[in-house]
Amino acid sequence: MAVAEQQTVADAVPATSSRVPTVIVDDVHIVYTVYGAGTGKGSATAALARLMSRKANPNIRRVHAVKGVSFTAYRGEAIGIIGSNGSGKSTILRAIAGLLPTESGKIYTDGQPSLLGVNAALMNDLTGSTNVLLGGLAMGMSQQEVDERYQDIVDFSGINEKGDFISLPMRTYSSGMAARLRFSIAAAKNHDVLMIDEALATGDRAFQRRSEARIRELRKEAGTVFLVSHNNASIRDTCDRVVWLEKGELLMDGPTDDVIKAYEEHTGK
Ligand SMILES: Nc1ncnc2c1ncn2[C@@H]1O[C@H](COP(=O)(O)OP(=O)(O)OP(=O)(O)O)[C@@H](O)[C@H]1O
Repeated sequence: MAVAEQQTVADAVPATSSRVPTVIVDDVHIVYTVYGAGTGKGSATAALARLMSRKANPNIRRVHAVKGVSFTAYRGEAIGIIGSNGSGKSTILRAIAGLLPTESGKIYTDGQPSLLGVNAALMNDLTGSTNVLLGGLAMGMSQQEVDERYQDIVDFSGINEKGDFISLPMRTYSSGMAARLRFSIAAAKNHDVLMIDEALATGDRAFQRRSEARIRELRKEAGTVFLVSHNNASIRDTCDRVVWLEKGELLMDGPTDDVIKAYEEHTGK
């Protein structure tokens, strides 16, 4: 696997263009290498013999998750990424965030894209309050900025609507509450490129509405937002453009209504 190719947009585009590109994905292939993919049976001697042999190891499998995908995202766009399970949506976002290397092809980004996933790293044993502070600092906010926005973050998350939960350890939160707090922390900052992976699916309808409104604000503040979701209504409400991936390939890239319509015809919904 090649070393991650993370370059700035300025490397790829002359500064004279009128629309400002924030992410360029150029013919990207991503391959996962899975170790221990075999049956796990056999003696230690047999395992050693396999290690010493020059033959391809049957316990190592390669999963070609993204196959030659290209697109350019511009400032002010909110782009939905759709596709059936396992089509490569999360993989391409992780690569844009610089968390996964490309096998071939290049990704150019403007600044450091922030990936907000359902699994974004907060510390389960620490309280919600401490996680707000740590999450804010991890995103590059100063302690003063976090203090100033603390109440807004907690209010936005709705964590305290049913009692003082923010002072309890995160392990006591339901998965929906934890996802809401993660989204609220990430959305408190203005990002050049914010990528949201399924965060909206976990909140209740009132929280989804607040999140959709915040995504629209983030776009106005000149950033680019990517939203991975299986919820076509959320994508319709927030995105003006949609990229449709299927089996790792880009099937369609265009205005939201056109792509969602084709997708719904394809999935029979
Ligand atoms: N860590 C990993 N190791 C090996 N293969 C992986 C890994 N993560 C994902 N894959 C494989 O890569 C392919 C794309 O997975 P990915 O998670 O990007 O899909 P997705 O479109 O986000 O799916 P979903 O809608 O179910 O979240 C799948 O075939 C999956 O099995």
